[in-house]
Order: sequence, then structure tokens, then C-alpha cells
Amino acid sequence: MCIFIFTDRQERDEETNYNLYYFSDFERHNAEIAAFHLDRILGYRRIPPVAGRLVDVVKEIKDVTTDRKLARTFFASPVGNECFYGQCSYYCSTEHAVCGRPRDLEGSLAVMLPDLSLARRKTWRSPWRRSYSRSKLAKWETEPEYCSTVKKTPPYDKGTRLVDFIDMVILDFLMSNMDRHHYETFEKFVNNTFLLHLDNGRAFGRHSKDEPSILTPLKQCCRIRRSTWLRLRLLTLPQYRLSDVMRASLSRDPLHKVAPLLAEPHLTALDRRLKTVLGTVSRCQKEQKRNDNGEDVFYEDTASLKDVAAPSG
Ligand SMILES: Nc1ncnc2c1ncn2[C@@H]1O[C@H](COP(=O)(O)OP(=O)(O)OP(=O)(O)O)[C@@H](O)[C@H]1O
Ligand SMILES: [Mn+2]
Repeated sequence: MCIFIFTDRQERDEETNYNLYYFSDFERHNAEIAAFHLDRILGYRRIPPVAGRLVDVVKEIKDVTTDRKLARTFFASPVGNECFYGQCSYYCSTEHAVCGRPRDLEGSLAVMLPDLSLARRKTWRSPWRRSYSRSKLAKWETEPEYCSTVKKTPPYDKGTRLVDFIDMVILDFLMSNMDRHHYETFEKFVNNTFLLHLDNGRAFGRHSKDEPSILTPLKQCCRIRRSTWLRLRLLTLPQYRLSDVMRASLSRDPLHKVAPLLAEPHLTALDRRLKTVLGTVSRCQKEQKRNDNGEDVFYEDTASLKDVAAPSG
């Protein structure tokens, strides 16, 4: 079972228009693929596997679908490419169609999570959610002490929820994803579980600009898993440079032969942003030494990881 995203709206080396708000940005199939690889390289593994595919929209969709309504949205464009727009409440009209060249269309394919009847999921609103308005600011943007309130609020007051959230923030800053308004967990595990990093289609929109506001939770909370910090430092070493590891990893995707999944400037941006993340952690360490308030920047989790990594028998 799988979930598809199709896009033909942006070339790989094209940047999102600077006058577009993040909530009007397109969703990109290559962003979903690249996000999966990055999440894995960071050691999180919280994005279900995503791979690229070239799909013949006639042979593999139009001719085989049992959905008559979907089939009726196919048409030939003026230059003879095969297009369709599907069914949805917004943006499902001739003007918003996706088109093959002439029938081949790039898409991303995600492993489908267990059905909701088997494994219910809970949706959580991000405490650092952006205001989806052009004029209003969110609370975290005006209150420097915002994190001290969040830290006292369940589920962020116990266990690993806060540092798991920070892990996601780092992923989002590296790929410049401003669209993380919610996240999901499996309900059965209550508060004691990992976060699913779904919906990454708006990442990798711009490479020439970083978005410092995405890092606000790390800046305000000054808290990070020790294991994450160690991994990030590893990815700055010449032999494990993040951009190189990403390039190598992405080259194994089936769509690589059509075009590299991330243009070089996006890979360069990853190294630059990684330095910013580590710089933020260093600043936290210095501040905490000065204040000596007994708290620590690092959430110590490497002892438990050693147990996991230890050879058995
Ligand atoms: N791999 C997956 N398997 C099963 N369900 C998934 C998977 N990925 C996403 N979903 C579900 O599909 C729904 C829509 O996904 P997603 O959030 O990526 O789309 P979206 O159009 O960006 O939505 P929104 O406008 O809410 O941000 C969500 O409810 C999510 O839980
Ligand atoms: Mn979305």
C-alpha cells in the first residue's frame, strides 16, 4: 500500500517565489523523498520510507482506475501532454492539473502506515505553530520565555517529548520546512512514544535563504538529545559531510537518473544550516555556564543507546 504525491510545478533548481507566504508554497515530491533520506541520516527514522517513481499516467492510472470520477479529470494539454487534476475541495481544476511529458510524470511513493482502525494516531498541535495569517504574530514570536511555559505543560513536562520535538525542529530548519503546524503519534503508546514526521512536501523550497525562526524552540529551550548533538557533529567532519552523505543517499533513488533529487545549492545549504544549529547549541552551553541554574543543555540518552548497540550473545 502506498500514498502518492505528484508534482510538475517546480524545476529542481527553481526557488520558491520570495513573495509567496509559506502556506501558499507548492508541495514537492522531491522534498518528500529528500526529507526521508535526511531524517534517516540524522538517525531519527521517523519518516516512513519514500521513493521516487516515474509513472505513465495513462497506462498506470487512467486505464486502470476504477474511480470513474478520477478518470473523467484526464485531458490532453494544448501541446499534447496527458494531464489530470483528480478530486479535492481546493485546487482540483483544469488550471491546477499535473501533466506528464508526454505521459511520464514524476511522483513520490510513501509506505502507507497501518490503517487507522488498526493503529489510531493522535494529532498534536505544535506549540510553536506559525500564525497562518499575513498580519498576526504567534505568542512564541513575542515572548522570549515562551519555552518555560511549554516545559511545564504536559506532555512536554515529562519523558522525551520536548527533546523529540527539538529533533523535529532541527530536521525542519535544515530543510527549511515552515509548514509543521501539527505532528502525529500512535495513540496506543500515549505520551511515551516517538513523533511521526509526516507531510514534508513544503521543505527544500529555498536554498539561498535560511529561516532562523524555525530554530526558535531550540534557541528558547536550549535542550537537545546528546545523541542528536553527537550525530550532528559527526556530519560536519570531512569524511561524513552532511551534503556528501545526502548526495550519496539520494543517488540511490530511482528518480536520480531523471535528475538529481536536490540541486547542488540545496545540498550546500544543508552544511551551512548545520553550522547554525551547532552554533545555537554552543551559545546555549555558554549561557548556561554563566547562569549556572542547575539545568543542562543535554538530555543524556547515550547510555541507553549503548545497550541497543551492544553485540548480543
Ligand atoms: N505514509 C502515510 N501513510 C498513511 N497516511 C499518511 C501517510 N502520510 C500522510 N498520511 C496522512 O494523510 C493525511 C494528509 O497528509 P499530509 O499532511 O501530508 O497532506 P497535506 O495535504 O499537506 O495536509 P495539510 O493540508 O493538513 O497539511 C494526513 O492525515 C496524514 O496523517
Ligand atoms: Mn501540509
